[in-house]
Amino acid sequence: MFSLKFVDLVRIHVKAGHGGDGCVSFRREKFVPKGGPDGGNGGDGGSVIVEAAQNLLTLADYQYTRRFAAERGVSGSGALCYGANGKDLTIYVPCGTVVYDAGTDAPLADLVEPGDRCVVARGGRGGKGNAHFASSQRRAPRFSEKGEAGEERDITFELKMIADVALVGLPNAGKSSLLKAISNANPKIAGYPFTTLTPNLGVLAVDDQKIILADVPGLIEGAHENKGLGLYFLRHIERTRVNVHVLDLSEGNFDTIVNQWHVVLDEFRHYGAGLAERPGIIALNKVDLLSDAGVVRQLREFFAGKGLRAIVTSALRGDGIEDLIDEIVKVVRANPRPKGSYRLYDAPLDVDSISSGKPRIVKEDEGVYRVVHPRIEKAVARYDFSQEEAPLRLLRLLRQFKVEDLLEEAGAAAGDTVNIGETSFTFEPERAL
Ligand SMILES: Nc1nc2c(ncn2[C@@H]2O[C@H](COP(=O)(O)OP(=O)(O)OP(=O)(O)O)[C@@H](O)[C@H]2O)c(=O)[nH]1
Ligand SMILES: [Mg+2]
Repeated sequence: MFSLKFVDLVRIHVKAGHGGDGCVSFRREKFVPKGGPDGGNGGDGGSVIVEAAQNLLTLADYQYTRRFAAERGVSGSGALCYGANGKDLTIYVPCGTVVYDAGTDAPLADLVEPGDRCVVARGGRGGKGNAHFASSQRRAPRFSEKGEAGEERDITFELKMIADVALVGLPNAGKSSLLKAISNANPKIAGYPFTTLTPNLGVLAVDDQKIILADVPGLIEGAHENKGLGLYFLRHIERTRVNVHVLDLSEGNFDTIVNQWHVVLDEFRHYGAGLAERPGIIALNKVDLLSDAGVVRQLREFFAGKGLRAIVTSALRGDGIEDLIDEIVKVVRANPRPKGSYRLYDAPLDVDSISSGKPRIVKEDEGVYRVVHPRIEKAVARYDFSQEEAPLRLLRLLRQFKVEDLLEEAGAAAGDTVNIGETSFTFEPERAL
């Protein structure tokens, strides 16, 4: 029995693991009074990855658990022991999930096929131990790097249903009733319009193939302008392969019945995304309420003229249900899902694009530039520049935000003054670490 509540939009928080700190340590051995530096590097933090999985159909799990964090990297230790990398954390979502950065609404990935994945937060790099900083001039460095923070952000999942077949039509036509008749779904059915407010999913198992069907809320004129929440449902059927147009025969008259189809098709045309051109099947439903066999014949001929097969059904009595199933299977098989519909957007995954935006460079005077960015300003205010490691940390921070590049773009040259908050520096591009 398949009956699913359709959850299609959730927002979660992801946090990658912090990098492990580098270690400050010196060799201690018997008879070696002053050993060299041997502090190992910290491990990298784990990343958070989102992956599409075949067996999931909704985002319901993420209504309850909303925070996800990957493991930290382990800190380095003495005797050149490297810290272990933190484990990546994989979050599984249904095929058809589009991942967005919740802050900017930029799409990060469109996960269509099982196994499609994208990194949504990269783990922080582990810090180097003091052994790394030893050189002929600096034999006993007493500093090490701290591990970098892991990326962190809010992301949104939007499930654009990848049902194979959508049952579409005006309100009250019998879409949910037909879904129930052909698929074992158990949606709410009632004799008033807009009974269905979120799509219901059903599975039709034929041999070893599973066809996923969805009914959608009734469409009305102006749906493409969001009348009756139309945009909300139309976006769900963007990716179906076949649309079953459910028409209500109880209206009795050829013109009004054909008009039901025109209304839906017009909305599809306005909406775009190829909906109007998608293969269709016509279900002439509620035949038990129609006594005029002539209208049915006329309708069949009309649709045949459009290259569409019309099947006469009664969801209530069961007429035509087997025929409808056969036709659906036939058309679905003739229209395999196009390969390569999967897209991974060029996700801006730099730290600066994630939480705090790009630093702004302001030219204050000839040869004087200011870097404006809350996080950099705060960090600089905290640094103690009498400490040996402060310039290194500054440089790393600036690199992380690509400040050197931005300064050069703004016209700064070596020797110019760079102000950050209350502190001034001399611009020395490409200074080696
Ligand atoms: N007589 C008869 N009534 C039907 C048939 N199919 C559906 N109905 C009735 O029509 C009404 C609407 O059926 P639904 O399946 O809820 O229609 P829907 O298209 O899903 O409606 P919305 O979700 O509101 O858009 C209900 O009262 C059903 O019992 C049929 O073949 N014959
Ligand atoms: Mg319904």
